[in-house]
Amino acid sequence: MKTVMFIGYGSMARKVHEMLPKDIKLSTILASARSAERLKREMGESVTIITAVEELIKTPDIAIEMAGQEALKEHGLKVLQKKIPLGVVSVGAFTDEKFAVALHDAAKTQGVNIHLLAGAVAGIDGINAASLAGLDKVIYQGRKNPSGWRGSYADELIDYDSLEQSTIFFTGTAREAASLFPDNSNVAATIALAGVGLDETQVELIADPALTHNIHHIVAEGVFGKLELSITGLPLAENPRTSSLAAFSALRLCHQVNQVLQL
Ligand SMILES: NC(=O)C1=CN([C@@H]2O[C@H](COP(=O)(O)OP(=O)(O)OC[C@H]3O[C@@H](n4cnc5c(N)ncnc54)[C@H](OP(=O)(O)O)[C@@H]3O)[C@@H](O)[C@H]2O)C=CC1
Ligand SMILES: O=C([O-])CC(=O)C(=O)O
Repeated sequence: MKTVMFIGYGSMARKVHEMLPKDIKLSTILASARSAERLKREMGESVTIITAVEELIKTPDIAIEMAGQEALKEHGLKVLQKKIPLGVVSVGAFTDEKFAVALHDAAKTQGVNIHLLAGAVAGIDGINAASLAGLDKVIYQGRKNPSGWRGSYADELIDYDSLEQSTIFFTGTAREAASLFPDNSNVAATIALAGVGLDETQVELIADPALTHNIHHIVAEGVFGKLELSITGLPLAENPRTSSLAAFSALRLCHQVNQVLQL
């Protein structure tokens, strides 16, 4: 039986756990210190709860970060140094160049891969293939109900009480978006890393009170032609910021651990 360690056990990780394939076991949760005791009571003997990589006794086959950019910075390097392949959803942490280089170098030295998950969007494969021939521009638009932006830097940019129609509250680069909105715009960084980079990818963030879904719209143009893709993603019931597809992309990595045929 192959084993997985989750870094973080919030809305996304709980959904992935619920849907894990039968041949993969959640062996360990690397939790925050504030949640560790509660999770120990909830999980009993079935899952080991730790708060630092150094506490690991049995090495899992893979680790998947679903805990946020700061948590990835706290634990990512140590996971790789234990030769554990690492799946990442908080891709916006790669806006920190020093961290990105350190993570990359640790993975290379240890001979393990970092899997940057597509998360809430699709088309990352096509954008990445197209970038090899040359991309002229990539634009990402993230559109959510105000509840999907609340609690973020958007609170300083949006007057939620008077918001009656779709409003663009941020225009900038993917680097700016993914670092200013660390819990809401990781996909901007993922699209950027696949395509024209963090400083060339244009981003627009929009709050729309009429929306019940998170809409991700990507336009990419280059030597290959043009890609235009829109996803109307249902947010997780427990967290309106997070699209359910993001959880399913982590679930996909769990399936891939035992798959010979890699799509
Ligand atoms: N690429 C993509 O498409 C997407 C990426 N994301 C990323 O995924 C992250 C998780 O999303 P979601 O599950 O919805 O968020 P939640 O807030 O529901 O869950 C986050 C979990 O991580 C835990 N955590 C926080 N800090 C640490 C730490 N230092 N070490 C270990 N665990 C920690 C939290 O614990 P506690 O409750 O104790 O704080 C909580 O259990 C987001 O923060 C975002 O960065 C999200 C959506 C889409
Ligand atoms: O789940 C989403 O809609 C996107 C998201 O929060 C992120 O990229 O961090």
